[in-house]
Amino acid sequence: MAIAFPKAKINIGLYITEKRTDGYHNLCSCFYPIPFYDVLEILPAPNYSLHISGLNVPGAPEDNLCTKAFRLMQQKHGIDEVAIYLHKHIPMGAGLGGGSSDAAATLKLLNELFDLKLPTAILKEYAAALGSDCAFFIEEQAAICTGRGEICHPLPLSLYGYHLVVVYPELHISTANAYRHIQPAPVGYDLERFLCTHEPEAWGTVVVNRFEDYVLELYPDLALLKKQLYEAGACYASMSGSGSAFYGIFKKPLTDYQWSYPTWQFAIQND
Ligand SMILES: C[C@](O)(CO)[C@H](O)COP(=O)(O)OP(=O)(O)OC[C@H]1O[C@@H](n2ccc(N)nc2=O)[C@H](O)[C@@H]1O
Ligand SMILES: Nc1ncnc2c1ncn2[C@@H]1O[C@H](COP(=O)(O)OP(=O)(O)OP(=O)(O)O)[C@@H](O)[C@H]1O
Repeated sequence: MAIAFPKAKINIGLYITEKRTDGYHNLCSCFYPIPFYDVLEILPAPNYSLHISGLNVPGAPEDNLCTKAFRLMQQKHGIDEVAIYLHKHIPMGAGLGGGSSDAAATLKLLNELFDLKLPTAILKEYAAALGSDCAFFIEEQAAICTGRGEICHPLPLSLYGYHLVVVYPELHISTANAYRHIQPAPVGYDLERFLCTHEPEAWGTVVVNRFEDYVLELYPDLALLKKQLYEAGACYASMSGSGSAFYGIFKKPLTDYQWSYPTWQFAIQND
């Protein structure tokens, strides 16, 4: 039996710097893992099956990223069939990377279950083939990610002691559409250095998510959400990924605040 708790991520700053010839875009972003989890269990079984509980995941089982991760491992290493149990908790189309995290966790669990002893570098290579965000979730540590998002350099950034509020406005944003509407532009400053030398209170006017303008144009009411996070005392607030979730970083836990959308609060306790 193998069990894992795939984490979500937030993007702290997200810059789309170039359109590539392969249809993807180069980006530069700090990916930060957050204690918001799905649950994944994999058991040996006579036939492949995927069982999902919790949130409803759109798409056929064969299109699920857990299945794609399993098929990849089967093709590369001839592993036996398994039953995968996924309890879905991280909202989808939120920019929190839940599907990518499930895929990375599937690769890691299969590596363990079948004692394949694949090194991290190989797992990252497989993960990158499943999705641009997936490689980050192999190690789940704060990183500056570049390329398609699959080149991850660990970043000594810790939000230890802060409280994170994630608000999900229940709008599913298509990542591919969001990329199509972006005009690539250089970052213009050293994101890594800036984040490591400034407290979150100083990030507001400098560290931006370049998808925000596009999403706010589609859904102008979301501007209010960001404003509310600041009014509630956030040191820094932003959209994550291509949306639609927004997050706020707080010094103290938030109490007595009413949000019009599903909201989660996390104490950041370790890196
Ligand atoms: C917006 C972010 O969440 C930021 O962390 C990610 O870049 C999204 O990464 P992801 O969901 O793993 O994306 P993928 O599943 O690889 O790609 C979905 C679609 O988004 C577009 N895409 C994605 C990543 C990237 N660097 N450039 C792109 O243009 C492509 O049209 C692609 O077909
Ligand atoms: N295991 C999975 N969990 C969630 N979504 C999955 C999974 N496998 C495939 N998908 C598909 O991926 C879509 C995006 O889900 P995901 O949780 O990755 O959202 P996201 O974080 O907004 O994506 P992105 O990483 O593009 O920002 C879902 O709508 C679903 O159709």
